[in-house]
Formats: sequence, structure tokens, C-alpha cells
Amino acid sequence: MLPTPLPPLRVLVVDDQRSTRQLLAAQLRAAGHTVLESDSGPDGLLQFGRHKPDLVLLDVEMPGEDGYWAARQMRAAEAGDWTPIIFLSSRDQDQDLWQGIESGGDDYLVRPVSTTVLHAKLRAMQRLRRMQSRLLELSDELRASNEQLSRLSQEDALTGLMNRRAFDARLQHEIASARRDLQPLTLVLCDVDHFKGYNDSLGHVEGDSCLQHVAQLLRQTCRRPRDCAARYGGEEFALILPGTPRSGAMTFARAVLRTFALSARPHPNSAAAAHVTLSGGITTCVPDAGTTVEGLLQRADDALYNAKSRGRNRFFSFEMQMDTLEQRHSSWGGLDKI
Ligand SMILES: Nc1nc2c(ncn2[C@@H]2O[C@H](COP(=O)(O)OP(=O)(O)OP(=O)(O)O)[C@@H](O)[C@H]2O)c(=O)[nH]1
Repeated sequence: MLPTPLPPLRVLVVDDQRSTRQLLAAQLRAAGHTVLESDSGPDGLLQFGRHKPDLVLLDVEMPGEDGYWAARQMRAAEAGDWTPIIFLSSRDQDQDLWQGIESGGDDYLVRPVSTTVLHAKLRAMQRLRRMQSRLLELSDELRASNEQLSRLSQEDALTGLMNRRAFDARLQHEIASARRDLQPLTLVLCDVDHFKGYNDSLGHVEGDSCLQHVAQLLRQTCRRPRDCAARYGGEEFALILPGTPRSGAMTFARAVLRTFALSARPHPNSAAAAHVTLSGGITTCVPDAGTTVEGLLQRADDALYNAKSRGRNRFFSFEMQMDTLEQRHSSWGGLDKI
């Protein structure tokens, strides 16, 4: 059976003997390959870097820098990559072959080399090179899949927001960073009001679309680069606002209420309003050694419960309540309705 033809290679032939170099080049060209010729180690190295050949045929004995030197330089110049290098030499001692392989060669042929042997060696090297490129492709695909997997494992499939697991990790990180910088940190837990009624009236598909809409509005409201929004559970959302004091948290909450009012997505089954609304629990602190993810979430959840029980479509904060009690008649006005 005839061997399947190889795709043509770009072969660099480095040999100081003009006649042998040209003979070899002619053999290779006759087989359809492209040939680059060089007459010394240093020039071979230059051409290697410039033309990036698929394979190098390297004479061992050359005046000045020999083939071993050239092979070592080529290997060093292509760190992380691999171009097959075959030595050609009239020296036939085991020690010569050993030295060739040690200096970075992949094979060692003793002259004179028959055309058949030369082509067989080229085929073998080409096969290895193909396998190498396939391995590189596979490792690229693997890297891309891992990146995608890691992204998906942090993302909520319905809304594209961060999921609860990623959010908890982020909160942990932001607590540590706010504590180190003595900066205020605000955590907000939100819940869509009467969402069961929404689903019951319009169905789950419309319910899902409503959650996507809510996510989009919250994403819009998170203006600062380090603000982050997550879907925390079914119809529950969570936000971290780093570097945000109580006053900033209140401004943020007002903006959320306004955004939902302006968006005015109809809610046919809500006692809170004619449109889809949120209730929210806010907690703000400058974290210290006793601040934990669980503690902050519990405090925000308690505040959310308060907002719900006070009539929904509002935000509540224990810290603001304390402030407001102290300044009952100040510009903050109502206790919990922002
Ligand atoms: N369509 C849809 N519904 C969901 C999803 N996750 C949770 N829900 C629904 O959200 C509803 C939440 O209902 P409840 O916990 O009673 O709360 P609620 O009706 O919003 O009432 P309040 O929170 O007290 O205002 C349930 O009917 C859940 O089935 C989801 O991914 N898609």
C-alpha cells in the first residue's frame, strides 16, 4: 500500500558543505517540501528564528559553532514549543549519537543517508509534530472549558447574576477588605413582593421573565464598579455596596424604589402596588473582628422581615432606625419608608 502523502514541510537545512547541502535540498524539493538553506550554525539559528521552519536538518561538523551548539540555541529560543531537529553526520560512534540527543536533537542519521530513510524520518517527525499540535489544541480547549465551567459555577442560570455561592465568597472578601481599610460596607437583601401571586396569576414562564427583569433593574442600579448584585434564592436578591455608609445605602434604596416605580411592570396580584415591587433589608457597618458573613446576612434578613411586615415596597435598616429615633423630626422623616 502506498503511504499517504505528507503535507509539504518547510525544512531548514544547515550544512557548511555547499554540495551536500544542495543535494539534500534537491531531494527535499523533489518530494514537494520547501527548503531554506544555511551554511553555518549562527546563520542557521538566525533563519530558525526568522522563518520558523517545521523541521531542521542539522550538520554536526561545521567550522566555528557546530551543530550541537546550534541545536542547543534553537531549543532555548523556542521555549515551550518544539521543532523537530535531525542531525546529519559522518561520525557513527554511539557517543556521537548520545551527544546529539543530549544537545536537543530528536534523531541522528549517519551519512550517506538514503532517500527512503530520509523520507521515513521526515514522516515520523511530522507525525509527532501533528500529535503535538493536537495536544496543544486539546489543552487550549480544556483551558477554555475550565474557564467556562468556573464562570457557570458562579452564575445564576436564569438571570446571569452571580449565584449565592459566589456571592457569599465575595461578601467574605469585602468584609475583610472593609475591615482592613476601616471603610463602611452595606449589604442589602431584597425580595420580590407577592411573587407567589404573580406566578399564580401569570404562570411560571412569565414569573421567570419577571425575575430576569428584576435582575436587569438591579444590575442597572449597581453603578459603582465594586457594587455587586446576586440572585440569592428563588425571588430573593442580594447586593454588596462596598465603601457605602448609611446615607449612601438610603440613596441607593431610594434609587431602587424609583427604578421599579418607573419601570412599572404590572403586577396583577399584589397588595403592595399595581407594579412589581421589592422589599429590602439593609445593614451597614464598618466591619471588625466579630463581623461574619452569617451575622451580616442574618441582620439584613431581619431588616427585610421588618420591611415586609411594615407593608412591603420599602427598605428597612436597623441602623437607620436607630439614627431616625435619635433624629425623629430630622430630614429623614419616616422611620422605615424611604
Ligand atoms: N417563576 C419562578 N418562580 C419562582 C422561582 N423561584 C421561586 N419562585 C416562586 O416565588 C414564590 C415565593 O413565594 P413566597 O415565599 O410565598 O413569597 P411572596 O409570594 O413573594 O410573598 P412576600 O415575599 O411575602 O411578598 C413562590 O411561589 C415560588 O414558587 C423561579 O425561579 N421562577
